[in-house]
Amino acid sequence: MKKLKLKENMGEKPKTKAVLPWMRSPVDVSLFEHCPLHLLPSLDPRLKVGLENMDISSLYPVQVGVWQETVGPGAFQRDLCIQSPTGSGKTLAYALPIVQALSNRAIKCLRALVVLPNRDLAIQVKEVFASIAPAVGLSVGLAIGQSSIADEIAELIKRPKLEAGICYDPEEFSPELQSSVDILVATPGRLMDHINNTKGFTLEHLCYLVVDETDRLLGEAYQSWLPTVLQLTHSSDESFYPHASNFLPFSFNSLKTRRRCGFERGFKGKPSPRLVKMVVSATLTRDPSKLAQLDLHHPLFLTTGQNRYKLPEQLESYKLICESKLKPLYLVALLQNLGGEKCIVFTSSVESTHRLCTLLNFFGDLQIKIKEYSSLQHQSVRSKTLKAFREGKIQVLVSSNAMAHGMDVEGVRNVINYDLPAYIKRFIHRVGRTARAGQTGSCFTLLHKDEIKRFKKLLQKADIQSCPDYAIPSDSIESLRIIYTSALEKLKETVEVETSRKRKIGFKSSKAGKGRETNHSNE
Ligand SMILES: Nc1ncnc2c1ncn2[C@@H]1O[C@H](COP(=O)(O)OP(=O)(O)OP(=O)(O)O)[C@@H](O)[C@H]1O
Repeated sequence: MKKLKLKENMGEKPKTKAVLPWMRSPVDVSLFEHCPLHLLPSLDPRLKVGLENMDISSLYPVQVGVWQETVGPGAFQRDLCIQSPTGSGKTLAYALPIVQALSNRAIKCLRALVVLPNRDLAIQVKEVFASIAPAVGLSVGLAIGQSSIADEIAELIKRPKLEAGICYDPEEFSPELQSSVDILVATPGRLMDHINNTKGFTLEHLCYLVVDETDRLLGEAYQSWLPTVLQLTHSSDESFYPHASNFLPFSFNSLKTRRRCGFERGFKGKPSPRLVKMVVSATLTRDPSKLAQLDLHHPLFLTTGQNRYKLPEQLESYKLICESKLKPLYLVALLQNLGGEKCIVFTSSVESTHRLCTLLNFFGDLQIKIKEYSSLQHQSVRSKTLKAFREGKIQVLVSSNAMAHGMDVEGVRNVINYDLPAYIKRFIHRVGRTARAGQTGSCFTLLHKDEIKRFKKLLQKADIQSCPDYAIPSDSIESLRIIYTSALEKLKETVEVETSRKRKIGFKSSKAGKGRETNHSNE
């Protein structure tokens, strides 16, 4: 195999010491060059055409690095932990090798599972697979609870056609159910629904497991989806995983999807190949106990550069210092300066997202379409808002953390931290919604002067020593004061109406004996 060209700056020692031994000697993917498709070793010509149809003419460094360890000489022999900055192309980095590896499969069954923490992210990743997989005859499914479970099952499981006119005795004849998909992109909750309840849904042939946005997925148990998946894909030799039964859901014993010992996935008589795992994040956890949950096999750490936290190269960061009570005015003045460019405004909670968005919409003649996006909203509302934002019908999205991780929206030129994020990880994910795929972008953080020190410390963690001030002329602020006063009044009235409506609903539902499920998350 032709050796891919490396950049010059090799040999520096990592700045932060990783606890786990395998994390101390990573592959630095920033040392790889972009690789034009015609030079990429072993690329299936059908996939080359598929990529070109997506306007992709070369692979990004992280994609080249992963290719080396999968289709290239690494040959999927080790599990991969992939950390590279937001917008650097991690999705295609794992999707392309998986699709290529499955391109010669003879029998259709579920071979690759990609798990993501929420529906919008899963839809986004499914689209990436769906744009390359059909070129080599593979089908991709989605299990996210967007449609009814019956519709989802119909998409995922194929029932053989029975001959008309023949009466089948259900006691004697149980038709062989088959997977309709080779690759499944799922959220943990719906995945568990299928594992526990869907006839014919099996992980026994699974070859690839991708855990994307790993930190988020490992941070919450999500019905023990991970130990369940690992158990179902292990050989039935209990000595591999002696304590599994301690954390598996009680329904597990009734499952029929346990891998049969001595059977290769779909092919009798061969030893079971190992399940390959790929673990992906822009800010991968270093916590050994969290990573241990993944039960990794000789993990190989692929990362970018020396620093654990890295911002996109083309990102410009500014700070905007103002009095707390004048923050909305500064935000409006900033949005006016940005002239209707696509922008995401991040707040610290779902409640402040709602309040801020409502307030901004009371600034009558801004000529900017502004909407909120948060987990307080119904999924269908969120998806509609996201679609309109992607299409440019909405210019500004006010969001809590729901938009911060993984979302890829073309043309987002600016990110505004209306509230200072508490952690560097959150900062990295938020600002990473812009300056993606080599594009330029700006981020602005609104700060009260008491927050400056904390902000500096936060940036130092990502090796950023300075962040210039962004100045808003005082007359721009003054000219907004009158409309701000009236917008505040309208906001107060709206909040009162909403609070009394909520109280009434709460009263009715508690009378009916079913309290509404409230969402206390800060998403
Ligand atoms: N080789 C490529 N050539 C051109 N564009 C690409 C290439 N690879 C990926 N992209 C584009 O780059 C953008 C970012 O990719 P992706 O969403 O995979 O980034 P990411 O690293 O997963 O980011 P995050 O950490 O925020 O999830 C997408 O719009 C994608 O279409």
